[in-house]
Amino acid sequence: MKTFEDLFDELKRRAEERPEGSGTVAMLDKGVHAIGKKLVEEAAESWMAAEFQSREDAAEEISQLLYWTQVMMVAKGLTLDDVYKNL
Ligand SMILES: N=c1c2ncn([C@@H]3O[C@H](COP(=O)(O)OP(=O)(O)OP(=O)(O)O)[C@@H](O)[C@H]3O)c2ncn1[C@@H]1O[C@H](COP(=O)(O)O)[C@@H](O)[C@H]1O
Repeated sequence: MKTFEDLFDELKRRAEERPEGSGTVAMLDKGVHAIGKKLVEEAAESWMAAEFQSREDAAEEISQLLYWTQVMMVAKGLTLDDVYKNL
């Protein structure tokens, strides 16, 4: 099973290697404004799923929220330690 750290490593590699067809690369090229809109959208969907849908739906939406959080981190050049030191 993929962990938060595994996904972050994968997304950093996508940003470096820029493989054809990567949705992550396409969104990194669009920039922080576009990524921010997806981040907020998935936050709202996570909230709605948690309040009105199943546990499985909530877990899926939250996984997408984690993905978009990481895309934003990569876009800003933030490391996991940059974030973890604030926890
Ligand atoms: N974990 C994810 C992931 N979670 C969410 N998403 C994106 O977030 C979007 C959210 O889906 P929604 O259902 O909310 O939205 P949608 O209406 O279907 O899609 P949109 O029209 O809004 O884009 C998805 O369409 C994906 O583009 C993800 N995109 C990629 N990954 C993983 O990231 C890695 C790199 O992916 P690529 O860069 O695409 O190779 C791979 O391991 C992928 O599995």
